[in-house]
Amino acid sequence: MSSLEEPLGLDKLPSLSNIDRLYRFPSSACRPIDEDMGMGNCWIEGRSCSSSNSCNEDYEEYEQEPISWGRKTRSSLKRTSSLGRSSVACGTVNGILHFLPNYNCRSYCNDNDTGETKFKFFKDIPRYVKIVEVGPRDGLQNEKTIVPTSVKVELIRKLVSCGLPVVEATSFVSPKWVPQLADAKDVMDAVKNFEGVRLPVLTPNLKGFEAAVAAGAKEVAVFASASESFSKSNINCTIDESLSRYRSVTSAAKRLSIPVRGYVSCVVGCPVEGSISPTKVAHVAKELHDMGCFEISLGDTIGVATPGTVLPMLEAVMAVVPVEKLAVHFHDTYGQSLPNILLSLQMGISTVDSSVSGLGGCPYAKGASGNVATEDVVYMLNGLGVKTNIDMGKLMLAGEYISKYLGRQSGSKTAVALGRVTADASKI
Ligand SMILES: CC(C)(COP(=O)([O-])OP(=O)([O-])OC[C@H]1O[C@@H](n2cnc3c(N)ncnc32)[C@H](O)[C@@H]1OP(=O)([O-])[O-])[C@@H](O)C(=O)NCCC(=O)NCCSC(=O)C[C@@](C)(O)CC(=O)[O-]
Repeated sequence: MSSLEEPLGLDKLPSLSNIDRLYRFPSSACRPIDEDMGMGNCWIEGRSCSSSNSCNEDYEEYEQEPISWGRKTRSSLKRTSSLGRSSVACGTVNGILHFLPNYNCRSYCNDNDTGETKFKFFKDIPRYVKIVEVGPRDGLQNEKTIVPTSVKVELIRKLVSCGLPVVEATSFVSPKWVPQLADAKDVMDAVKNFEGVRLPVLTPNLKGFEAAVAAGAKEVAVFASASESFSKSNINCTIDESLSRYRSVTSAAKRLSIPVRGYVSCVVGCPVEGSISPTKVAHVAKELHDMGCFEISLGDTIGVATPGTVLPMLEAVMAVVPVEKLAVHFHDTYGQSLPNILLSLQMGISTVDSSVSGLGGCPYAKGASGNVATEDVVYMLNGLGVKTNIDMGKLMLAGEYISKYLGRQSGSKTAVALGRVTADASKI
């Protein structure tokens, strides 16, 4: 029986003192301190989280008494210094508070509780991760039935309200190639004055760039590929031709002080060519960086990457582009996105693309599933004590909104699980 299926006994809940309704927040990474440790005697201590899902810098130190790695072993932790509560509110879902235990972001794993082992696994993980939400663009571009402009605009509004710093709004591409985004101008018109958020749009050439700027876009993205075949099928030109087009775009953007993001697709595999060499990825990433792209997003377009293939690819790219300029963009075809993201964080990357409810797929990459779900990424980052400043409750509402509209269940495991928790809790 999973922790979600267990009855919500009050003995399992954190202090009820001044809270009307709350739910236990199941997590394999974050467990109440007197529960069984699903990860053996390894646990993660995170910064305490505020109600907006952000985390403060109050650390709690725990000392571990010797215990074995057995799943059923009851952990025996002594708090050595307490700066906070035993449980902390971590955002709302459907207006109801959810709680996470007050762990620290440091990894305290294994046998000896020394400084050396403390930071063994998570020491290089950034304290803050910028999430680039690509749902309204990458997420919707593959939908067969045209989504009304008003729904797209409302989705963007809801995503902005979550605290997402960047929401990719639409694409100024040929409507013959991607009919779903033919309303790019109208979407941009409606969202261009949203405050406190960056709303980049995709531009495949100068024509798209000019149309985007005329519609009020203040940031754009160009998209190249590390695979010749994919470049041909996606943008109808070779890699070199695309880079030359993008030089025109970046020059024009420079004159208008418009930041340009660069994508590299097929960084591990291509639907036609199979595996792609890290050298090719590094070459395209460097070209985009050299022409002035402020950030390079590395896209596993068909979702075939595993940590084993992400590692050499990132090593090759990091040798030619500074790591702080890199982002990762995983599709979840084989369910490998979260381990791939975790590895990328461990390698120093602090920008992650994702799509609410796991929407998405590229029209020119048949069989590829949606992007990793934003809810799942935020859940993992919360568990690691990494700041995102994203309100999980509002994010859930945005996901629910678009999933309901599309008439399908969310592609986010977190959203489904939290939805079930809410339903179960109504029985208390
Ligand atoms: C690049 C083109 C335009 C070349 O398309 P083309 O047919 O080779 O271009 P063309 O120059 O011959 O123009 C054909 C027609 O399109 C028009 N046109 C030309 N440019 C534009 C424009 N910007 N906006 C609107 N219309 C445009 C142009 O005016 C002309 O119109 P016509 O005279 O026939 O009436 C086309 O192939 C295209 O739009 N491709 C976009 C495909 C796309 O959006 N794919 C999904 C992107 S997702 C992705 O790449 C991966 C990513 C980023 O998500 C990361 C990852 O997961 O890896």
